[in-house]
Amino acid sequence: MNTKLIALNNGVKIPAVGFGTWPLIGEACTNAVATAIEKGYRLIDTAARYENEEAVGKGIKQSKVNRSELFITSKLRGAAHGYQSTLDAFYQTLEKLQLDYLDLYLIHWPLPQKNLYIETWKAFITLYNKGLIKAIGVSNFKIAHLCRIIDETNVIPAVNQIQLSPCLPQTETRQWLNRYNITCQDWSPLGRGSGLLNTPILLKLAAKHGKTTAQIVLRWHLQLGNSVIPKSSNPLRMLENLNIFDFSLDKEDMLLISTLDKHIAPTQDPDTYSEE
Ligand SMILES: NC(=O)C1=CN([C@@H]2O[C@H](COP(=O)(O)OP(=O)(O)OC[C@H]3O[C@@H](n4cnc5c(N)ncnc54)[C@H](OP(=O)(O)O)[C@@H]3O)[C@@H](O)[C@H]2O)C=CC1
Ligand SMILES: O=C1CO[C@H](CO)[C@@H](O)[C@@H]1O
Repeated sequence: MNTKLIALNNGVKIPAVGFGTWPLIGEACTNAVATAIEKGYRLIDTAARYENEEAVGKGIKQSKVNRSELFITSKLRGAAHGYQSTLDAFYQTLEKLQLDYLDLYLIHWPLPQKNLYIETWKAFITLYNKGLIKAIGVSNFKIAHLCRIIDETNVIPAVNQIQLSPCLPQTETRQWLNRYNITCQDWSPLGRGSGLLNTPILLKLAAKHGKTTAQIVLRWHLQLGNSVIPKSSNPLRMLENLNIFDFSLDKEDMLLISTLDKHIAPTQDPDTYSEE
């Protein structure tokens, strides 16, 4: 069902739809991850900051699916920015997840006030060159932050994971990422349970395609060329969110959805947000 893969700029393939694990913790997280893999998810998104890497690791083991078939992403927390501290944090992440490599490792937030994201990125490059990470990327990076790491290290991130939904389509950033062949991966793709899914335009499109509004929204993300990581604790909704490969939105549908743009800024401003 979840057949689509997107080629990253280093050739590594990432599933277009993945499973988000925030704010799941403990046994509920382990069970959700095992269930998601059983339902067909192959990409699991976690982060050191979520305090659930151990639980995610247990869910992966519980699933019995081969490691080579899975795509595991984690993220470096703010408190670990810096060259050596990044290396240390990465090995802790591997240990917690009970893995010997990651498919994707992201700098969770740029934290420009710390001014350490270049050093941090250099540590990412070291780990990548050692073969411990298949692809390296960033999250919540603005164009200016991306320009700096590219100028100073000459290494282009494979992914930028950012808040993106029809209300917040991030058009300028998205177009810039496309130019650099950086895959845009969308967090809170469903608007995190906000009123988005009850919007009349989406209800109309859902009726037209015989799909749910969540499926319409996720399909919109895919047709932008992006990867998505919806979270659900509900096995039926897990399946629903994967079941988006048997229909497509036409030009008019896409145009209608573009009218949902609220011209708002992301919930947290990456220039000032300081999540440790
Ligand atoms: N890099 C970053 O800084 C960030 C990354 N993330 C990542 O992105 C993932 C997804 O983002 P998140 O903020 O959770 O937001 P989502 O847009 O994925 O929304 C999740 C919410 O939507 C509900 N939901 C899921 N599927 C459906 C459906 N088909 N119909 C109706 N409701 C649905 C869920 O409820 P229920 O569980 O009951 O189904 C939950 O309340 C996170 O889990 C995390 O991995 C998130 C925030 C920041
Ligand atoms: O990944 C994350 C999960 O959601 C949190 C609340 O929006 C974010 O702050 C965090 O970056």
